[in-house]
Amino acid sequence: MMAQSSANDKCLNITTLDAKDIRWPTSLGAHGSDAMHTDPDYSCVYVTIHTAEGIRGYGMTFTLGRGTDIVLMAVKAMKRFVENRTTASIYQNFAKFWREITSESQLRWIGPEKGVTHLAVAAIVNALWDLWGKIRAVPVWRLLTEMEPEELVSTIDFRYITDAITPEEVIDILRKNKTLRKTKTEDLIENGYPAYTTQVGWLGYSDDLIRSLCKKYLRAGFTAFKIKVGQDLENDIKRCKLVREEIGWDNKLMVDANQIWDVNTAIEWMEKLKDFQLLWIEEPTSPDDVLGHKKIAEALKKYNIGVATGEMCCNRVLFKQFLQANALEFCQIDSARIGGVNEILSVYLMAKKFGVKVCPHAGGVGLCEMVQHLQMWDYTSVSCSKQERMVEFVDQQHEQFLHPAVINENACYAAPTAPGYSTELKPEAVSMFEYPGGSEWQRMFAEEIFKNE
Ligand SMILES: C[C@H](O)[C@@H](O)CC(=O)C(=O)O
Ligand SMILES: [Mg+2]
Repeated sequence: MMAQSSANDKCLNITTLDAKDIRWPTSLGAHGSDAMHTDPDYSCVYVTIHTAEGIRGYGMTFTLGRGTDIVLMAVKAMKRFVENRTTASIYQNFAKFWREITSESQLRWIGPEKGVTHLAVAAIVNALWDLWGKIRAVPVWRLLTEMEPEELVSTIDFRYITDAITPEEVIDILRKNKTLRKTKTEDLIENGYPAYTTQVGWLGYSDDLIRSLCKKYLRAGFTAFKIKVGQDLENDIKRCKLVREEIGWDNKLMVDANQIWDVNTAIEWMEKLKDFQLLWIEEPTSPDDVLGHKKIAEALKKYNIGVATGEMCCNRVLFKQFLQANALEFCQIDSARIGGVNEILSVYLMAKKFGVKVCPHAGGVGLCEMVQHLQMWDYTSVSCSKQERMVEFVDQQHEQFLHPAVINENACYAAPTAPGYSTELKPEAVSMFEYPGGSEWQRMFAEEIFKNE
């Protein structure tokens, strides 16, 4: 395996950054629905970074319909950090670039490092990693794996986390694991990385649909399943029972409340579900409530139910607190929620230090495509383990991508081979689903399936 340094990279001239609002009408089939997001239209802000040399980087952040236009405005406000500069000026000190874009003296007032501005940073930064992978002609998981520890560290902004982990400690972790890289890489290429599915359990699905989807994913080799809970206790009991009838008791079952409960309600509700042998309760309460999660985790320990959270954890600082407080058992990073790959690397490394398993969130557009790369790097270079770890898989919009995530016959993510971050949409996906002008949206407005508001 040849390690390359950014000083040897081909240097491209970035010309423009273009961003689009793309939405799919998933609410029509209740796909993606949960206790809090009852009518999600899976959407994204889709960024293209153009270079004078013709190579493009694609990136995205995941949104739910309304509000995508607001994130789009934030991306447009940040274009100037990228346009008319060289790729070398970014990659040779990527952490410095990341700090610039997250710390802009006026924009940071409406963050900082959280919410709309951070989603916008994620879309741009993800596009830069796609471009970097293309420059080195490798998929991003290999780009990360093949980096020298010092170069990897140079992409991370350690501000606010040095009390938990330092660059020296990271270099130490990566150096120690270097001998494992080759065998772990070969294993990924041969076997892929384990997945679980939430596709059986969206809250708006009928009982019959849930049963038939359980059968479908069991046939496909899945052994771990997640369903949505939290709106109605009797209904949750009925659905857990139904899913257990279908998947049996040897397979894993997880539940996800998407933040609907207060802390004490979460404990009481989960006590009523304890007999279903649940591996985890996900997002039981506010994503910001570290001590609330800790209280829930302590109360549910005796039932062997772990607490999982992270898909809406706003940045590395909050992740740090969850880890320091021992408030979660499963850390669910999301590839488009915090500030893109650079910040997520720091979360993986802190999770390693605190001995917490990362099981990434991927319920959204493009999230499976992106996060597989990060978890594969974790396997080759950080935790170096698949033990009790798995990546979420939802069967949504993969056909819209040029290089979609692929699940193999063992229900594992196949290791991506195409250079980049698997983020490029097919041109027809853009022309059909750009909002509101795309041909599918125009048809749905004309047929009054949706209002153009
Ligand atoms: C709105 C999204 O579909 C959300 O429900 C996804 C999620 O929580 C998950 O996949 O986990
Ligand atoms: Mg979730």
